[in-house]
Formats: sequence, structure tokens, C-alpha cells
Amino acid sequence: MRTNLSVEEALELVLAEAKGGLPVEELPLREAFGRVLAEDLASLVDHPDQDDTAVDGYACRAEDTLGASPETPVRLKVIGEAPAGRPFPGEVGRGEAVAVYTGAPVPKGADAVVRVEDTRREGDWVLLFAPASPKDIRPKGDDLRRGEVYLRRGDLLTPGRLGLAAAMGHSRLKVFRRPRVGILSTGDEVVEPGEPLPFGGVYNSNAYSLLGLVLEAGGEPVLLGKVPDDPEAVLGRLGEAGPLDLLLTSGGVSMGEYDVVRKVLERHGEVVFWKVRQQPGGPLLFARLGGLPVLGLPGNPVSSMVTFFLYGRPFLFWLLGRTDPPYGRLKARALTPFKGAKGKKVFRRGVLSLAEGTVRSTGNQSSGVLRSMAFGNALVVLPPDQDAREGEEVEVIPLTFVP
Ligand SMILES: Nc1nc2c(c(=O)[nH]1)N[C@H]1C(S)=C(S)[C@@H](COP(=O)(O)OP(=O)(O)OC[C@H]3O[C@@H](n4cnc5c(N)ncnc54)[C@H](O)[C@@H]3O)O[C@H]1N2
Ligand code: MOO
Ligand SMILES: [Mg+2]
Repeated sequence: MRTNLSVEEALELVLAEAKGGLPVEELPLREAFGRVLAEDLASLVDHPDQDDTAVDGYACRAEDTLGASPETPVRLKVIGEAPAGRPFPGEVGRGEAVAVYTGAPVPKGADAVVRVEDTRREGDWVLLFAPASPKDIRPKGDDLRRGEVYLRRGDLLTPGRLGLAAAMGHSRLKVFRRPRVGILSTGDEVVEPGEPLPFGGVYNSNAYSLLGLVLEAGGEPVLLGKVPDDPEAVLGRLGEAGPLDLLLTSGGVSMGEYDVVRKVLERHGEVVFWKVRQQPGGPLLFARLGGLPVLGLPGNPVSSMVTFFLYGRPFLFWLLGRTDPPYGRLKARALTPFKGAKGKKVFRRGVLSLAEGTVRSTGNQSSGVLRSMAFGNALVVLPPDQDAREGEEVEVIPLTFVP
């Protein structure tokens, strides 16, 4: 077992266990939002499939309309119309025009369009008060070219990409099954919300913070409830869990006599590392139990969230082969001081303003103050042995993903 690792060393060991190989399933488009593509997708069509008009107006020959103005209008004969989806079958000749509607193919013979607001219709004729221009024609394949790959294995299906898959003509998509992530809370004092709270009890907040984080990272949370600080109870519950791709436990990984998670994993599994030189989350443990990777998250509510974000989220991204990074990094100016720690990388909670490029502390930074995660939107990263003064530039990790 390794111990007292740097954040970078710990992350490397965690990611080394994310071996991929998630099963692939095929879903209809409507169920694929938020999933990760398991195949490259080429367009089945050109879009537009021929030159089409980007405006409502009249298609004609540009050379016929040179010099058209309100004072010197040009008169063209209207020989037909082309609503979107109903192409004009004929050809536009000299001195002629076809009424076209946005999205309609530009009729043969025409090379320009004049907007309807620059015209006046008079029976079978139209008066043009401006020259027709080719700039309102969208060339064939402007958006998509048949056979070209626009979406790749590992791409997260965002709203725009789901629409793009549809525009390319795909109705069903091969995606990776969402990784199943077990969430087990440990602690004699931990009580499910809704039950009366005995003296010294604490409601099980970790399960629900982690559930949200797992969903946000593309995983499928499997709530395994809570067990007391008893090795048999921990093992028993894990036996009932069913197949998982990752197990998260919370609590029981520090130095206490009743910190049983560590003891169970030492005895029945293989501890890869314990303790990282960071704060919060210093007692983080990573193990294998059978073939199952286990992140033993420290019980303090902030610590369990921060360690999942820093290690669990990247693990799931790796497992899914995602092409986007698990989190972004940027610089912001500190509006408040942030305190570092000796020999440890520190992750303070802050309120980041992207508009101002600033970050301020959420206030009380104790690992037990969950409000700092509920109302903070960023982690402020302080290298070991470094405080940040007000006005200084600091490194920030937004807690909601910013590409
Ligand atoms: N002698 C030392 N004591 C502690 C050290 C240390 O280095 N030496 N490290 C501290 C740090 S840092 C942390 S973080 C915690 C980690 O503790 P555990 O992972 O062993 O967690 P517990 O002892 O079970 O609980 C800690 C704390 O969190 C509350 N908790 C636990 N589970 C939940 C839950 N599901 N929902 C809400 N709150 C929960 C629990 O009641 C405790 O208050 O150890 C320090 N100790
Ligand atoms: O490192 Mo503990 O995670 O501060 O509270
Ligand atoms: Mg403890």
C-alpha cells in the first residue's frame, strides 16, 4: 500500500484502474441525451442537400438586378414559386424570378435572391428595390457533408450534438452503458432523513450529495443505504449490491478505532493507497475489492464531495472514454484571502464570477460545513505551503463543468 501521495500521484493510480470496456447499448435518440457515444457517426446526407435560400424573397439572375434601387426599381416576371420542401421544377431565365421561401432549393438558372422586404409584388410581376445577392444562398453541404464524421466515440451527447445526430439522419445511437456507482454510507451516528435524529446523530447527507455528483458525471447511482461501523455489516451490504463499476463508501477511513472501511478493505481487498497530501480529503483511500475499484471517501460532507469531484469524476470520464476533460481550470482574482496548509494542496470553496474574473470565499471553510459546497461554485486551488492574499491571482476549478 502506498501512502501520503501527492494529488497527482493519487489521480494517476485511480485512473489506471479505469480500464474501459463498458458494454454498448443502442438507444433511440430521445433516450440518448447525456450519454456518451460508443461509435463514430458520419453524416448520411448533405445538408443542405442542394443550394438553398436563407431568406424569403425572389430567386433570379443577379446580372438582371444590377443597380436596382427605390428610385430605379427593376421589374421581373414571376414564373412560379418554391416553398420549402417543394422545389420549383423549371428554370429561371433572363428577366424572370421565382418566389422562394427560406429553406427552399434555389431554382435552376437563378444565382441570387432578393429579400421580400426589398420588393413589391404586382400581379405576375415583381418590382425589386435592391439588387439580388448570392450571399443569402446557403451552398450545398454548408452544414453537413455526406460521409464526413462529425461526432466521435467518446463524445458526450449534449443538446446540440443530439440534434446534430438527428440532422445527420441517425435515429438510433450506440452509447456506453452508464457506469453503475454504488454509494454506501457508514457510521453508527448516520441516520436517514425522515427518521428522528437521536442525540449525537447526523443525517445522511453524503449519499445524496454523491448521488447528484454521480448523475452529473454520467454515472448511474446505486444507493446502498447506510451501515453501522461494523465490518460484518459493511461486507454484508456489499454482498447484496449487485454488479458495480465503482464503489463509493463514505466515512470510516481515518485514524479512529471505529473507522472500519479501511480495516475491511485491508483485510478483504487490496488497498492501493491511503492518504493524500491534500485538504480537505486527506484520509482518502483507494482499493480493489475483488475486481471492483473502491474509493473510500472521508466522511466529512465537504471532504467526500471534493474527493469524488477530484478522483471519482475523472475515473468515470476515463471509464466512458469521454473526449471532454472532467473539469476546467482558470485563473481568477481573489476578493478575499484564502488560507493554504503546510505540505498539502488545499481546495477552498469559493464563489466564482466568470463575468468579473473574481472569486471570493464562501466563508467558514470547515470540512463539516456543507453549505460551502451548496453555495460555492468553484474550488480555489492553493499549492502546498501557500496562502493567497486578497487581490492575488489564484487557480480555480469551476464545480459545474465549463468547457
Ligand atoms: N486523529 C485524527 N483524526 C482525524 C484525522 C486525522 O488525520 N487524525 N483526519 C480528519 C479528517 S481530515 C477527516 S476528513 C475525517 C475523516 O473521517 P472518516 O472518513 O473516518 O469519517 P468518519 O469518522 O466516519 O466521519 C467523519 C465526520 O463525517 C460525518 N459523516 C460521516 N458520514 C456521514 C454522512 N453519510 N453524512 C453526513 N455526515 C457524515 C461524521 O458524523 C463525522 O462528523 O477524520 C478526521 N479525523
Ligand atoms: O481532510 Mo478532512 O477531509 O479536512 O476534513
Ligand atoms: Mg473517522
